[in-house]
Amino acid sequence: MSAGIVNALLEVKDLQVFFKGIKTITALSGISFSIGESETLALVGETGCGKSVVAHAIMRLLPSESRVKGIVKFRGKNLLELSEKEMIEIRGKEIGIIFQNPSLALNPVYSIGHQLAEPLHVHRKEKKERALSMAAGALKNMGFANATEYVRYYPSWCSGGMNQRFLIAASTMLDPALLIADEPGKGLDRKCMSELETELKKLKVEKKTALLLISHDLGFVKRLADRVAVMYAGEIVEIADSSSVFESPLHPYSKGLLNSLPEKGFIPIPGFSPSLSNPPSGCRFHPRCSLRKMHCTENHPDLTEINGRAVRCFLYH
Ligand SMILES: Nc1ncnc2c1ncn2[C@@H]1O[C@H](COP(=O)(O)OP(=O)(O)OP(=O)(O)O)[C@@H](O)[C@H]1O
Repeated sequence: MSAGIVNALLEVKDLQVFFKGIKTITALSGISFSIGESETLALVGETGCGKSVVAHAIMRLLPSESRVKGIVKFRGKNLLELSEKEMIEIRGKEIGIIFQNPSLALNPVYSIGHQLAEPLHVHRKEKKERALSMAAGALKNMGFANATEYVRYYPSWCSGGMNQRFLIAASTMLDPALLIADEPGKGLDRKCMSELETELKKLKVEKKTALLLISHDLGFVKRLADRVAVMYAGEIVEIADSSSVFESPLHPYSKGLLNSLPEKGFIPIPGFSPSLSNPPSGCRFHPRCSLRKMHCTENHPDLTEINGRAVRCFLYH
């Protein structure tokens, strides 16, 4: 089954997120997927489709004006039912997160070494000096030749690429079983992207870290992901092995997304993503779909299993 796997490390079932305001925004309308140990699942889709909300909902980092429904099971525990104290234990220790912007995620007033050593000191009760030397060791493992120097650096002394790698080191100091990386390559140049890719691959092979990868860079996703979930307007419209999605996408939206790749000629999908406070009736993609039938304008398709993958489109029902 593509949407779910046996013995999943993380199992997300029917996740719904609403933001209250003048109009209620239904950011997620029933997202389900699972991730196995050392597996990389990528979430892809146009801006505003809800990828970051998935990451924040899993980590329970959404603002208080949001309402979350569904199940987020990690190692058998529903994270949505845990106390904040239990969640603090899970964050960083068992699930690491890399946010979009390293300069905001790293604290400018603490040295890199301090920020890497802190989780070891707090969660593993390591003495400060030992935690610092372990931090230097982690940087050395990441290929920083003069790691003992870097632990004394402050984020503002370093490039965006270096800070992003420090952030990965910080979020993996406690060897989390799952890493959530939300646009980890945003703003990085090609060299830094390639270093980031190497780092994430190393974590998978050497530490068996599972990865929930959120990225607009489909080339990056293709090289890293085992499975890919394509999101549109708060829903998963297709989920399958990476090679199936990239080589034979089924959903018209997945096809459109891949056609916007440079090697496919940058063909944009016509129209715009719908508002999540008032999505179209029927299939949410129908106003932009060249294959739509009358049926698609009135009925909402389910995510249907087909040959070991799942797709939300009447063409395959
Ligand atoms: N705190 C919030 N209050 C109200 N609406 C929100 C909030 N956070 C997110 N949203 C809405 O939820 C929807 C999904 O946002 P999200 O950031 O998850 O999109 P995304 O797919 O990650 O986009 P991008 O690729 O640009 O990061 C958007 O319509 C956004 O406006």
